[in-house]
Amino acid sequence: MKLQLALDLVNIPEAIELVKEVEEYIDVVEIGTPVVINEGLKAVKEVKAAFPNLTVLADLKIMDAAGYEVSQASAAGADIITILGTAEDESIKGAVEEAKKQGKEILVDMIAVKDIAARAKELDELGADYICVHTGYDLQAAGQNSFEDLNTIKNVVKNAKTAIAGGIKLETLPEVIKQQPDLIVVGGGITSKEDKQDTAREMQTLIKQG
Ligand SMILES: O=C(CO)[C@H](O)[C@H](O)COP(=O)(O)O
Repeated sequence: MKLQLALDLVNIPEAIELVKEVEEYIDVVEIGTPVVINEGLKAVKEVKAAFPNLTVLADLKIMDAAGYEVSQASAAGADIITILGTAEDESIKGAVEEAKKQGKEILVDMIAVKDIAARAKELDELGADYICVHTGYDLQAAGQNSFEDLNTIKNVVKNAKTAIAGGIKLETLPEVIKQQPDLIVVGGGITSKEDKQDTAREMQTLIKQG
């Protein structure tokens, strides 16, 4: 199990400062969709240059023109690029093919997918590297989480790694760990804390204890 820090509400210098604080306790740093909207792929490039040993995920949430967008994010230094599970199969295939060519990985975000089990099975067959259940901010505000969906994909996925994102906090982490996803994504659960380093350290300890 690996820990991914999601950076959503920062600019590039703030992102770099934040990662410096928690670098030794995380495995993957996510350049979140709002950061990419505000700063472009320059954010991916600068964070990768600052932390060459960390895996960098570009949360592009691709919906179309997937091969091209994966190639651009790869050129900027992203190691993992996200596409939406609701995208057309042709787009998923394009993303997977381009990522393979570039030696990168594709994480499929299941946000807004209605039939999680059926789509996860298809995405697994289409060659996704990760399938990630995700409760976005708008449904988190309505009190939802993705813990059950994680169980659903764990039961159908044969090849892809599994991941979970959306509102995970130190208090809810043990429930997530019980289901043993390959990747646990935490944004506000670390970035909103006064002591980000302590929180990331405690999360890493729990994850290592498995
Ligand atoms: O992709 C995202 C929102 O669409 C976030 O990066 C993801 O939900 C993780 O952040 P948080 O832990 O704060 O929910």
